[in-house]
Parts: sequence; structure tokens; C-alpha cells
Amino acid sequence: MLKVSGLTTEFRGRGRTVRAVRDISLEVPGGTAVGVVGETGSGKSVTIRSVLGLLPSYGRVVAGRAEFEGLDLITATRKQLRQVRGGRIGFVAQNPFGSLNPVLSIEKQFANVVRAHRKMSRSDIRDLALARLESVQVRGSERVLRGYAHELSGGMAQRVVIALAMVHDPPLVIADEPTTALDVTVQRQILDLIQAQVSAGNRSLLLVTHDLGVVAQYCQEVVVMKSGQVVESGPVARVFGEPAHDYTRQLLAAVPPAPWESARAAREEVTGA
Ligand SMILES: Nc1ncnc2c1ncn2[C@@H]1O[C@H](COP(=O)(O)OP(=O)(O)OP(=O)(O)O)[C@@H](O)[C@H]1O
Repeated sequence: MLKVSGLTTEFRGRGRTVRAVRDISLEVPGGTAVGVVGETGSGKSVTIRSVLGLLPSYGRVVAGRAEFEGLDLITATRKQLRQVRGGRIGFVAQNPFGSLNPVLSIEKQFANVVRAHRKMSRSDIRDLALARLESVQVRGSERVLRGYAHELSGGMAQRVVIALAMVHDPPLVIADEPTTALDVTVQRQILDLIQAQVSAGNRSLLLVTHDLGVVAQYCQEVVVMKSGQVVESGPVARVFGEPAHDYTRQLLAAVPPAPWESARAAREEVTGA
């Protein structure tokens, strides 16, 4: 579905060049969820943004390929990339309020996403938008369509972003830390929702997260990144069960125990059991 090979990205500014990611290779097979994990600054977002052609003007992919449906996204024209983004790849970013336009109604934003890819009447767009909003369990979808982003809670706004990302039935969904900006109580709901959308459409998912628990629960494959490079990758059960790299072991050791496990450990310490 997506095959990234040898991806290297640099940021240039004031006579200084920073190589943010180096020689990244990863694959997202059809119908598979792949998690990308690594500490802050390890290059997860830069990798995604390089693939989607969403780097800032001073960022440049200096080597590598990202093959998707017969197209190399790295050398694709802007027009081709616009067709792929939103059409063939649904993108869910970290902050829903950064993804939504604050001055356009939600209905107008659906219309813009639809019309960027095909011709459709206003009433058909409306029906499609309502169906998509209902599929991500947005209650009061008619009211939401008439409204604006600032009237929504973070969780609701991210549901709208997911609905927009799914408008054209993309076979691949890329989500970059889709719950980091949200209240902890809705984080799982949003991940469950993304998973439901992915499996209902037999789509592939590339999910960036720093939470290994999320990868274990939602992904079949994992790519571990450190300092702009991939340190290891493979099926989640193998990489987490028998990590080949010391860094992966450190990440796994840093996962806090579930609250009930800490409570049991404390009890055992007190009782000596
Ligand atoms: N716009 C930018 N300009 C300059 N350097 C950048 C830019 N974005 C990222 N970098 C650098 O690229 C490297 C990788 O950053 P990236 O945001 O991809 O990490 P990340 O793994 O996604 O981290 P996080 O989990 O905090 O989002 C870092 O050294 C960062 O400082």
C-alpha cells in the first residue's frame, strides 16, 4: 500500500542544515495497521509530513522514495499530491482545531474537501457529510454542519476531522498522534473510532504515537524510531516480545505499569506476599 525507502529530510536555515530523518524505510501493507513509535524529536512527524508533501518551505526531502498506488509521492507534482491527500490518503493530525478552518462552517469545509476531488451537488454533499458524521457518532449532525469549529469540544472536533478524512473512502489513513491534544477521557474513544473506520473499509493505517500500549492494542506492525532513524521494525508481537534493539527494550521498560498492577505490587510489598 505504502512503501517508504531511504527517506532523508533536511531543514535549512541561516547557514545551518539539520538532517531531521535519515534513511527511513517502512512499509504499510494493505489492510494492516502500522504504528510508528519513538521519543519526542525522533522524527515521526517529519517522516509523515515528508511522505504527504506537508513540510514547511525550508524543509526538503533530499533522498528516498515513498511509493503509493504507482506514484512516488516525493517526486509527485503538487497537483498529484493534492489528489492523493484527502482523496486516496486520509490524514488526521494532532490538533483538530489546527486542521479545521475557523472561519468556514463545517458544511462548507465538507463541500471544499468533496469538490477538490469530484463534482457533486450541494444537497448530495450535505447527505454525504451527514452520513460521514453519523458514522463517527457525531450526535446532532445537522447542527454540527451549520456550526463552526470553535463551537465543538476537542473530541467532537477530532471526530469531524476523521469524518472529513473519510469523505472519499481512502484506502490508507495516516494519523499523527491523533489524541495527544485531547482530554484523556476521549482519547480511547477516538482511537476506537479510527480503528472502526479502518476495519470497516478494510483500509490500512499508519499511526504515529509515543504510546506503546496504543500500538500493542491497535496495530499489527511497529516501526521504532530514534534520533531520526529506524532502529527496528516488524510484527508487534515479535518486536515487543523479543526486542532486538536496546532502545526498544528501554522504551518498553519505561511503560508505566497499569494502575491495578502498581496497586497489586504495593499490596504485595506490604503483606510480603
Ligand atoms: N519545522 C521544523 N524546523 C526545524 N526542525 C524541525 C522542524 N520540525 C521538526 N524538526 C526537527 O526534526 C527532528 C524530528 O522532529 P519530529 O517532530 O519529527 O519528532 P517527533 O518524533 O514527531 O516528536 P514528537 O513526538 O514530539 O512529535 C527534531 O530534531 C526536530 O527538532
